Parts: sequence; structure tokens; C-alpha cells
Amino acid sequence: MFFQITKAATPLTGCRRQLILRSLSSSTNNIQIEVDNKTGFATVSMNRPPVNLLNLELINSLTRSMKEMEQNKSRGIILTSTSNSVFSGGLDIKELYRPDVQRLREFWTAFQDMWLAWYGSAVPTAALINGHSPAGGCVLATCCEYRVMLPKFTIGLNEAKFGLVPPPVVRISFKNVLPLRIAELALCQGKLFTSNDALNIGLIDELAKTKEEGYEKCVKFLQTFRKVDPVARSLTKQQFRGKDLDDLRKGKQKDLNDFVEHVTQDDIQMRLGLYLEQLHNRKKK
Ligand SMILES: CCCCCCCC/C=C\C/C=C/C(=O)SCCNC(=O)CCNC(=O)[C@H](O)C(C)(C)COP(=O)(O)OP(=O)(O)OC[C@H]1O[C@@H](n2cnc3c(N)ncnc32)[C@H](O)[C@@H]1OP(=O)(O)O
Repeated sequence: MFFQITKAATPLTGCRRQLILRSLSSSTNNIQIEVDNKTGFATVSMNRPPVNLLNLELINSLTRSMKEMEQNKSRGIILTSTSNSVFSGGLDIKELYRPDVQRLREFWTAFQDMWLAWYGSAVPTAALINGHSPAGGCVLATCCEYRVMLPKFTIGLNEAKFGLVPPPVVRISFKNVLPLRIAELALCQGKLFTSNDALNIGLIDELAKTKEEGYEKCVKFLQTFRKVDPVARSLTKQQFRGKDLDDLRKGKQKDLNDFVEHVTQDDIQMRLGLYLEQLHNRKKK
């Protein structure tokens, strides 16, 4: 993939000059990448209005972005969104409801690959959670090594609430961040935590009042690796996450078959249909 590089001021950091890297091969422009001249850190912003739902195309763009930044020897990545109120609304349920099975298989394979790329990234990562982050949004945030969140939003894995069983790939990164008992209870309850509660249980690392402050906190975290050898850092991270990554790599086909079998069940389809309707009618009441 090719990037067009232009210099511009960024809304994130006021007048600090940054390189804006815009994906040319993505016809939807669903990701924006900015590289800070001073720090060399890249900000990857999900840009799929209105609520950054993870459809096949956005998922593929996220995977490609990570691979390219690794190839470019990026020194750190901040994942955020261009929205003012949503980090990511999670999976686009339209991908799961009455699906074309071939596309559903492609969709879940892409999600597995995105998880492998972000959870296993060689580059240090921080999530700047500038809005709600349910389900798939929470998975992305927990794939990162550090989380800074803005107040009065929610984050968590709420799948159980609408009748989905979170597959292993969804549980693992959550479990990597939280004590096991809290993770188990939260998953069984389908609980969404407020920013404050997320801080109290350790689901996020810091709160920030504004996106700019959150950005600075992410930068500060990434800078903690400045004097660490990048290869040693990356191999050490692999030692912690390697088994999880290997388990999915080895079990990819089974995980895919389980996912498709689960999602295409009549009962699950009915629940997904009801949930979509509920979301659509939410504001009419
Ligand atoms: C045994 C192994 C097999 C197991 C297989 C299990 C499968 C599970 C797999 C993976 C785990 C991950 C699952 C998910 O991510 S599912 C998605 C979960 N997400 C949610 O529940 C969030 C729902 N959305 C919201 O709560 C809100 O939209 C919001 C807080 C994100 C944003 O609120 P707001 O800004 O007020 O926006 P709107 O609510 O107005 O939404 C705008 C627009 O978007 C539609 N919409 C919202 N979320 C979704 C969604 N997830 N999928 C599809 N569509 C969505 C919403 O209906 C509006 O559209 P409109 O009605 O047409 O205007």
C-alpha cells in the first residue's frame, strides 16, 4: 500500500507539525494516520462515521496499518478515533445478521488477523479511548499495551447481554488486563464500565480530561521505552503474549468454524435481529 505524505497542523496537538499519512489504497479512507515529527509516534484514527463500526473493510485497514507501521519501524502507535463520542461501537452487527456465509468467514478471518497483528505487535501501542468502547471496541483497546480514557464514556464486553458467547479471541486480551475473577464476572454479566469504574478495576490505566491531555499521556507512556532496546522490548512482550498468539494461530480454523456455526444459529440470528432493531429504535422513544 502507498501513502501520500503531507505536512499539516493537527487537531490533536494544536500547532505541532505532523506528517499526515493518508491511505491511498483504501477507497473508503476509513483510517487516518499521522506521524509526529518530534517523537516519531504514529496516531492511527479510526474514521468510519458515525460510530466506527468494525466491518470487514475497517478491520482489514487496521491490520494493514499495523503491518505497514511495523515495516516502517515506527517507534510507537496511538490508536484513537476521529469521533467526539465513540472510540468504536464494536463489530458491525450487520456483518453477522443474515450473512452471506462466505463473507462471514472472510469477516471473522480478518478479525482474527487484526487481533494477531495488534495484540502481537512489535511496536509499543497505546489506546486513546476518546469515546464509548463496547465489545469489539474494547477488544481493540485491550490489545494495546496502555489505555487512557476520557470521562463519562463506557467500555466493556457486553456480548452476553444480547445473547452472544464471546469467543476466545475476545476474552484473551481482556483477561490479560484484568484479574481473572473480575474478567469472568464482567463477561458473564455483559457489563459495560464507566470510565471511572474502568480505572478502578484496572481496565484502563489513566483518565484524561481532554483528547489533547490523553494524547500527551499516551506519548509519555510510549516514551518510557525510549531507552530500551526495541528488539529486547519486543521479544519480552512476545514472551508474555506468545502462547495466546500461538493458540489462536494453531486453532484458527476451529475458531472460525465455531464462530460461523454459533452466529448462523436461528436463535442467535433472531437475537441479533432484535438487537439491531433495538439500536435503531433507541432514540425514537
Ligand atoms: C463459540 C464461539 C463463537 C462465538 C461467536 C460470538 C460472536 C461475537 C463476536 C465477537 C465479539 C464482539 C462483538 C461485538 O462487537 S457486537 C457489537 C457490540 N456493540 C454494541 O453493543 C454497541 C451498540 N451501540 C451503541 O451502544 C451505541 O450505538 C454507541 C454507544 C456505540 C453510540 O451511540 P450514538 O452515538 O448515540 O449512536 P447511535 O446509537 O445512534 O448509532 C448510530 C447508528 O449505528 C447503528 N449501530 C450502533 N451500533 C451498531 C452495531 N454494533 N452494529 C450495527 N449497527 C449499529 C445504530 O443503530 C445507528 O444506526 P441507525 O439506527 O440506522 O441510525
